[in-house]
Amino acid sequence: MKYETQRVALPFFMVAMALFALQIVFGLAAAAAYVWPHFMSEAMPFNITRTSHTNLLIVWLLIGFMGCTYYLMPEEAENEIYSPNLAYLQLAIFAIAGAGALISYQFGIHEGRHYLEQPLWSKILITISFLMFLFNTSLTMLKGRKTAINMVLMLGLWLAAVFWLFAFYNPDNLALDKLWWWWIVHIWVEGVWELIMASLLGYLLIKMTGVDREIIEKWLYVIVGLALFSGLLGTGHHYYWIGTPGYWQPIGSIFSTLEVIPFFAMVVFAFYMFWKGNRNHPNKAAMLWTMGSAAVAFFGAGVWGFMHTLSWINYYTHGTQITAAHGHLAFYGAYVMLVLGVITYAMPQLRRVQPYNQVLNMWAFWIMTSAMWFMTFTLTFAGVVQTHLQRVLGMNFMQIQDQLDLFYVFRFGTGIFVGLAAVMFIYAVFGPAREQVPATSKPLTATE
Ligand code: HEM
Ligand code: HEM
Ligand SMILES: [Fe+2]
Repeated sequence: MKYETQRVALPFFMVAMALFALQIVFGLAAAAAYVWPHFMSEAMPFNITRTSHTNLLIVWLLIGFMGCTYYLMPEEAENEIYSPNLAYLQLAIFAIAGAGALISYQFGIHEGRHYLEQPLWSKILITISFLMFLFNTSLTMLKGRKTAINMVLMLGLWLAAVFWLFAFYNPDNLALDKLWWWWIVHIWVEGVWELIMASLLGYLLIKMTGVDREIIEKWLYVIVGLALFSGLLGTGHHYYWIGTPGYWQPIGSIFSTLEVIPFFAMVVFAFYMFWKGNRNHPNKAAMLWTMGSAAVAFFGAGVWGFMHTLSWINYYTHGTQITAAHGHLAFYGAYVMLVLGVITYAMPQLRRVQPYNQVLNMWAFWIMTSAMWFMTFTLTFAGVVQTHLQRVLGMNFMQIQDQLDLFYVFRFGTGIFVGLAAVMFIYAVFGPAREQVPATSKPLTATE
């Protein structure tokens, strides 16, 4: 660790991991309700567990992104964080807003519109905290060195904040409500968050492969261009059936198909740099998460996204378990794995030790990733059966659910393995540092 204020990232990583664990607990509760329909139906109905699960996901990923930003910004900008105290205050406000929303949900208080259920006061606190974060990190960058990595990262974060503002606009007309709703839900994950993903990926690759910054930067600009070009009009793939004009069908189909390209470019980028660079970095676990993220994001977002993105296919699959399969693998690959990768990379340096507990960390990688894949296959099969029975044969939704029982049991089972792997991961990074890399490995230096 070269800069003292990189340490600001630590509490962000800790809070993020605590909320990640909680997200999985709620996921398991929601999955249990699919297997035993009366599971906690009085104490905590399905809509509440589901809302808590998806909200926690977004909140911990955002806190994770903030931690990643505070960690890399001093190194990239060659400048200490403008105000560490502002960072801690901002984290506290964000955590209070998130926890407050979570508690409200348990009492049935929410604003509807999934992902944006937070009560108004919570949305306002989230906005204030995020602006404090942007102020703090932007100033650090502006007073220091500007690189492609930190500029693309800040652009992604600023745009995320801009699009978040649409959360405050809630028209009564349902079609209009949905139209703007997707400007947050879609444009975040398939547009501006991709900039965050690409820059974090670029940062990890520069640090761990030793490939020249110029080469990484060129790739970064291409990926950013492709993501914004395809992602904005790609929103059209959510406009097929909500009462918007018919031209959205070709626009949505074409541009969302193009959305596969930046994800493909990112996986090629990662593997190309991996082969080109030296493969001796001692933090093998961080390298594994990095490559894994690029690969799984390509499958989850690119392949599983493309599967149902053309309007004449989506006509049948819309809102089925196929969507849930895609949602899980895409979020996991693109964002969860990458944040876990940065944490794995950063923690030994934050704790000033050599990379440690790598075997356990890599076991967590394999178990969690296999389980998420298995869950994706399970939900995909469930979705295919559901699409056929419901959309082709015209059977009733509830009748079909009984036929999907086996898939739901499997999904619950895979969820337990994801939970187990999460515990292993958290223990590996925050627990006692046992095993060290062999003495023959290259020692870590400050810039790594
Ligand atoms: C990391 C990137 C991505 C993430 C995290 C993601 C996540 C999601 C999630 C959570 C949903 C469900 C939204 C809801 O109804 O509540 C969804 C829907 C959808 N996604 Fe993605 N996605 C990503 C990229 C893509 C890409 C690249 C494509 C196309 C190639 C795509 C195609 C779709 C389609 C067509 C739907 C609507 C499904 C339906 O009609 O039910 N996604 N995505
Ligand atoms: C890190 C891993 C996970 C991520 C990124 C994740 C993400 C998501 C997302 C994006 C949705 C909304 C899907 C949609 O709107 O189509 C969702 C819903 C859900 N998740 Fe997860 N999840 C994860 C882990 C789990 C686990 C371990 C379980 C438990 C088995 C689980 C069970 C569920 C259930 C039951 C739903 C509701 C699906 C529905 O409404 O039909 N998730 N999750
Ligand atoms: Fe989308």
